[in-house]
Amino acid sequence: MKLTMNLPGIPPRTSDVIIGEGLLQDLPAALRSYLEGRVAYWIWDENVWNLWKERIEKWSWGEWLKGHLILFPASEPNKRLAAVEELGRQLAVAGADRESALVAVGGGVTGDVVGFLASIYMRGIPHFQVPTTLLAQVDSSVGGKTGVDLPEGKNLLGTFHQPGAIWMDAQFLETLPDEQLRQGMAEVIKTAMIGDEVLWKYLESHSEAIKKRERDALVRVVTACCIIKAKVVESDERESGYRRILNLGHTVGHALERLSEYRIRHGDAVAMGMVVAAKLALKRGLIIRGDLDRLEKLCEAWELPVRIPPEFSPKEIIFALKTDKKRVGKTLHFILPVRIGEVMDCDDLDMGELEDALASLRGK
Ligand SMILES: NC(=O)c1ccc[n+]([C@@H]2O[C@H](COP(=O)([O-])OP(=O)(O)OC[C@H]3O[C@@H](n4cnc5c(N)ncnc54)[C@H](O)[C@@H]3O)[C@@H](O)[C@H]2O)c1
Ligand SMILES: O=C(O)C(=O)C[C@@H](O)[C@H](O)[C@H](O)COP(=O)(O)O
Ligand SMILES: [Zn+2]
Repeated sequence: MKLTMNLPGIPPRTSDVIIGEGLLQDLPAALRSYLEGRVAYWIWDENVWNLWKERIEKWSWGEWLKGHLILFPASEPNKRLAAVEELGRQLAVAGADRESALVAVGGGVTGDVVGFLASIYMRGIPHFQVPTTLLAQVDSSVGGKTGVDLPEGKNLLGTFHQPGAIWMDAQFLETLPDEQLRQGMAEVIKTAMIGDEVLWKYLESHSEAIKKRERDALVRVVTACCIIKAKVVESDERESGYRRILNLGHTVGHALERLSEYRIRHGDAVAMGMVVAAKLALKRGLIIRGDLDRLEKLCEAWELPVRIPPEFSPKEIIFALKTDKKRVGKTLHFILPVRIGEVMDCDDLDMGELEDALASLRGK
């Protein structure tokens, strides 16, 4: 299926999201219609390349990749400005110019880094995304947020730069380790919590099908998440307000990632952050106990953590919120769940309230 995201601007822009299985074989041909004569430089996550190169060779992609393939060792610790510089230098040596375009093939780290590079290389060239993790298919490849981390905070350097098109092929998820499928499920659960109760119920009854990587189940989940994300991004591309809902669980989540020097993975951090948000909502009487229980149960079904590691104190976590991008002056916008399928932007959270919620969820 193809979803077209309509974005404002003069002239207005679009970003196509193409979802299915078996799209890969014909990807170069599909890309051609978007390139408008540009030369594509492919930046592949090195792990993905090693797992998929034989198949790619069989599909005769050779001509497309010759002299235009760059491998990137993707990992959260490498989501740094130094990686952007290194890739930029490789592009320059390979001869990429203003008439070039980048194609990012990999997970969220590759997508964020390559998207960022595309937005600044020779002051900006187009880019396309081919997400290969569940997390990247349901979330990071859509919406145009790009960037890298700093020791002081997550994604603190970045741009908005929309990909011209995004191809999601469920085939890629065949080689994805279980650990990474789990990480993606945290963003799936987040997306269902912010806007899709039907998806939530599906997740409650189809964990096994998703774990077995049944193609129908994967495509169903990826499509539902992309529909929600596309709607939110269309209405507030640059996060002046409404888009903040996509940050459910990320306020505390990003703080934990930063405090752990990025050893805690993004999905795990978001799961803990969502439980903290739900606990705060419960204390305020916004959500019923049953919905918090359902959130914990669904996270646990995916072995996602629902308690804060004891080595991080509530005070430290609160201190780490200083660099949250949803802070405007003294106001911190904190997304709270109201019920399964609905969240609200709370701008009057008291740090004492947060400290209590963090303390009550601190693991032993
Ligand atoms: N831009 C956004 O809107 C947005 C949204 C959500 C998350 N993110 C970012 O995404 C990042 C996390 O992304 P991620 O979880 O995809 O991590 P990742 O890109 O590091 O990929 C995880 C691991 O899976 C491997 N991998 C990728 N595809 C594979 C495949 N098909 N088969 C086997 N192995 C494969 C990678 O090599 C890596 O080791 C974080 O930095 C997060 O901040 C960005
Ligand atoms: O697309 C968005 O908007 C999101 O918030 C999606 C998040 O899942 C993602 O982790 C994003 O990178 C967080 O953005 P940030 O602006 O809080 O760094
Ligand atoms: Zn996220």
